[in-house]
Amino acid sequence: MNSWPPVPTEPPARHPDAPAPDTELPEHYAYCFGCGSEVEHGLHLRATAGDDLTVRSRFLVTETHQGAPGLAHGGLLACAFDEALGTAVGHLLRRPAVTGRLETDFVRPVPVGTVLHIDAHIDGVAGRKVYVSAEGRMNSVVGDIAVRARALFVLVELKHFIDHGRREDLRKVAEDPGLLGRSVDLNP
Ligand SMILES: CCCCC/C=C\C/C=C\C/C=C\C/C=C\CCCC(=O)SCCNC(=O)CCNC(=O)[C@H](O)C(C)(C)COP(=O)(O)OP(=O)(O)OC[C@H]1O[C@@H](n2cnc3c(N)ncnc32)[C@H](O)[C@@H]1OP(=O)(O)O
Repeated sequence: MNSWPPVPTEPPARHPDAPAPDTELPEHYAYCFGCGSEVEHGLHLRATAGDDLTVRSRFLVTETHQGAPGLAHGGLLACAFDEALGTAVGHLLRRPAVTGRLETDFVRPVPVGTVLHIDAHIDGVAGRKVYVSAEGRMNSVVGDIAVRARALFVLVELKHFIDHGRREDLRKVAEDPGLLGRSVDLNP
């Protein structure tokens, strides 16, 4: 494995208004495939703030998440890690960010019916670049590791979403701001 983070970084600082450890975190967008309650066959990932720079997430692998008979699709598992890692950045740093790079190591097959417990950790910050990593364990926080992931998130302005988002979806959010979780400083 290459060294991680791959560039010199500063120690990240947990935002003073970050949710306290053990706080259950809200979905960040009702139509998010990773966490949104409005997506019938989404991952419905739930997350809890951990100590310091960590967030604990979990999701149930269902039959709509299969790649091979009875086994989770690797791309969906990568999606769960994207969500879990992004949740750590969004809630602990309270800044909007997008995934620039995501790498995954699939260590064990994950059967349908498994609850995957994903522990994410913010490892370092270099300017707008935030390096995060996570491991996913099967059926318990001390279960066998099934997947490991590392990612680079890039901090962006809210303008990023306004410039690139589809108009009709942005309009829906403007009409019903409750579709977005209150996890980021809108005017940092
Ligand atoms: C209506 C408002 C809505 C607001 C919602 C707000 C917040 C949400 C709330 C809470 C969050 C909670 C939970 C979130 C949970 C899940 C999140 C899922 C996240 C995603 O699923 S998100 C979708 C997939 N994601 C994309 O859709 C990104 C597409 N992409 C781009 O939009 C640009 O590509 C961008 C912005 C990444 C960079 O563009 P840019 O022009 O701003 O900056 P630039 O290119 O200079 O990169 C800056 C430095 O990052 C380095 N860098 C960049 N990319 C790299 C790579 N791949 N490998 C290595 N290094 C890389 C450069 O090398 C440079 O490094 P250096 O500074 O050292 O030169």
